Amino acid sequence: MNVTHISAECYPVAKVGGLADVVGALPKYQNSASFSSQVIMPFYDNKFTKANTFNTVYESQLNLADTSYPFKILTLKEPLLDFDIFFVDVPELLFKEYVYSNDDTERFLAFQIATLDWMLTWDAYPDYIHCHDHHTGLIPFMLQESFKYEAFRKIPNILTIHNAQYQGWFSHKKVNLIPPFNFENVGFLDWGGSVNPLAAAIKCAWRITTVSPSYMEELKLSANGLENLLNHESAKCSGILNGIDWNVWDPETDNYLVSNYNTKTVVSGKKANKKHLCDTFNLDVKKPLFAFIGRLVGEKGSDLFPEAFKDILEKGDASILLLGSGHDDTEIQLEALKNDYKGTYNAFIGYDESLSHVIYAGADFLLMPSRVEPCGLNQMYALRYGTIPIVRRIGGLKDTVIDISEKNGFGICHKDVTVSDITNAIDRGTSLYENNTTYKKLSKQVMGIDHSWNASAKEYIKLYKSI
Ligand SMILES: Nc1ncnc2c1ncn2[C@@H]1O[C@H](COP(=O)(O)OP(=O)(O)O[C@H]2O[C@H](CO)[C@@H](O)[C@H](O)[C@H]2O)[C@@H](O)[C@H]1O
Repeated sequence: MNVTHISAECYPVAKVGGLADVVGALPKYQNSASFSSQVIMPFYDNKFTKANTFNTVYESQLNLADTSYPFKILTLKEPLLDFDIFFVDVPELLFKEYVYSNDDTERFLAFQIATLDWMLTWDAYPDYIHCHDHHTGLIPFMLQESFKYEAFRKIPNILTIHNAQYQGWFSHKKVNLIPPFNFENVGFLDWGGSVNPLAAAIKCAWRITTVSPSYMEELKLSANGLENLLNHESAKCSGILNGIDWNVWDPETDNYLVSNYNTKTVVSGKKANKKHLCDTFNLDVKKPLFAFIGRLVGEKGSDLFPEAFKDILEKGDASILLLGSGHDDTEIQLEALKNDYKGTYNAFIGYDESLSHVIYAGADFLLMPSRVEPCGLNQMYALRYGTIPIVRRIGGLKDTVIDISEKNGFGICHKDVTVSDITNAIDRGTSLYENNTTYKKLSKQVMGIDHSWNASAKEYIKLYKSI
């Protein structure tokens, strides 16, 4: 049996956030569970494509309404990954330095059409098609309604929602970009007066999954306008918790770290990495180090950081380090704090994959005060590196972190997203850190929690087979 994953991101080829991590790991684990899994993604003009060479496996033209675009399907000359990966190269639309921009309707429609056009030429079609997020959300609709793709009608397809905030809306004026379909069924595309690719997928896909069970339940109450639809379609919806790639995220082999460590050497290993991190960012190594890694957007609660950090830093008993980029306002405020709290606060505004690894290893605590968190991978990376997560009880965070006050607890949880919730949680972290023996014991304990994809990859296979 085999599955074809279709996605805008895949690590290590192109990563904006957690979607890439999932699509870069799940196929690997599915392959090792005796299932054959491959990925189709766009060909971007980025570091990965510059560093590698590719073979052309197919060439043709696709149509967006009356405009024709040449495209190629490429594959890696030297197989680098633990799964087959194919790239859709539409030079005019997709081959850019960025993944997302403001002409995504045309870009991702071209990606989806080229993918399906190419698949029509295969000798054997996939057993399952697995789409990820709204960028591939029109595929379930096209499989069901477009005349051209009638041959695919019986292939079970699944859409995983990694983040329902983004839905890919566009005007009905552009509906003719979609290959001809039975216009009586145009309603499948619509939600609230626009074409909504995520809504279309929720209506047409054979199964819908979210990246944690709690997020599925939360979406039925609040899903940026799609809650009624999700309630209506709930019979085919379920939540499967993400995993992490234990080979990429392994403190024992991680090349980015100055000192590798395992559960036996966690105390000395973390100490060496913390020292390196504190030296690099001019932070007081004796104080507990609280870190944040992620997009600086409302969903992550990062707009509250400037005020919360000031409150904490004024007390002088903790250090804070932040890695992220996003809203201009937040970036400016977080950058400005650097001048006021030299020696206990620093921030790297930008994206840096290697630094993220060093922070997971060197920090004592990882902050995730998310307003919305479909799953969250950072808390699982933190656990793997012996770093205690401080999370808001929401979505996947609720499903993966137990508060230290509860049975078998190992993390710090807070109920709401307010400045005082964040500062109280950090204060609890500071107290925990002062109790050196308990902190060290927890740090060792959390490294043993298995959040690898082993279990969840099998759950997806079980779901495919149940269709
Ligand atoms: N500035 C920076 N520099 C370096 N690395 C950075 C970075 N900012 C973020 N990252 C990395 O990007 C990934 C973020 O993953 P998350 O799952 O936490 O969030 P995201 O919101 O992108 O994903 C969405 O999809 C995933 C996958 O399903 C869900 O887990 C999540 O809840 C949902 O919001 C991590 O690997 C993190 O280390």
